Amino acid sequence: MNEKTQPEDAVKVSAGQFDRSRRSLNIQREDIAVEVKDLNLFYGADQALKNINLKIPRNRVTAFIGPSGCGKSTLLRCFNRMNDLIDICKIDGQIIIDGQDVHSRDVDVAEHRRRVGMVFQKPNPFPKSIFENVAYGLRLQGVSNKRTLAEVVEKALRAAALWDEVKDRLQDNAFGLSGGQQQRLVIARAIAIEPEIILLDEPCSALDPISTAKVEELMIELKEKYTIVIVTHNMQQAARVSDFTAYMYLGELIEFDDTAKLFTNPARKATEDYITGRYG
Ligand SMILES: Nc1ncnc2c1ncn2[C@@H]1O[C@H](COP(=O)(O)OP(=O)(O)OP(=O)(O)O)[C@@H](O)[C@H]1O
Repeated sequence: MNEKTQPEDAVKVSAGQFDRSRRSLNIQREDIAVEVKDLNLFYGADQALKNINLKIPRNRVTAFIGPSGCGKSTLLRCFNRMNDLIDICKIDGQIIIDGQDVHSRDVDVAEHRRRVGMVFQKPNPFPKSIFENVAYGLRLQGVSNKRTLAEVVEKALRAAALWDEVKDRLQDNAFGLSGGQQQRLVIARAIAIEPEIILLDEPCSALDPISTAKVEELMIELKEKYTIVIVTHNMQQAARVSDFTAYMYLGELIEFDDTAKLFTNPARKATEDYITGRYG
């Protein structure tokens, strides 16, 4: 385990609890999609993220888990600079994507958000047709060629496993879709502008079990092309879909490891207590 991802003072447990075998996360530099270095984040006087160091592997699903308020969404939002919208939010440290700190002055935020797409808890389609929802980002980029738009919309809807359900109703309003379909539509909208990274903030919490299963399946398919980072309250979901899991508590990264290892043989007592339900 990289020392930086495992601050030894993160949780107060006795030394003996660290004796279990740890497996090193040996990620090659070119396989890192996001590198978080010494990240501290404050909302006014309250510190929400404390010295986070983390390397998110490319083309994998990484899950952030931990109790409510531990900072999962805050960390996720840093990756596409959504916290910029919060006046009292102050950040120090670095988040490096493609060799560049995302908070550097040179970063074009709109272009950065194209590369790092985000899907929220509640599906948020625009009050437009299914087609126009998916074409939206391309139109913003100035694409108006009908054939190009049609091709990209179909490709994105297929990638989001929604095409067969909507191909005969592309001009219908997106609000007529079910919640699960809307969430896949929003994912198609994100995919249409070819991001590198897709951030999902509790994407299934408003969905029924069948829709949840479809979105989970989709995540596993999408990692072929994209790096996926998901915040979830649902530990079974993290175990089902993610390759790597980060356990956070009170703004600290307690443990980061491959998912099978973290769920079966966590290095930290605090992680074990949380995943076995002994927390709190
Ligand atoms: N806009 C904000 N202004 C002030 N404080 C905030 C803001 N957003 C989050 N916080 C605080 O930051 C801390 C981390 O919140 P965050 O939403 O990141 O946690 P979380 O782990 O995602 O929680 P949950 O699982 O409940 O969504 C909490 O104490 C929260 O109250």
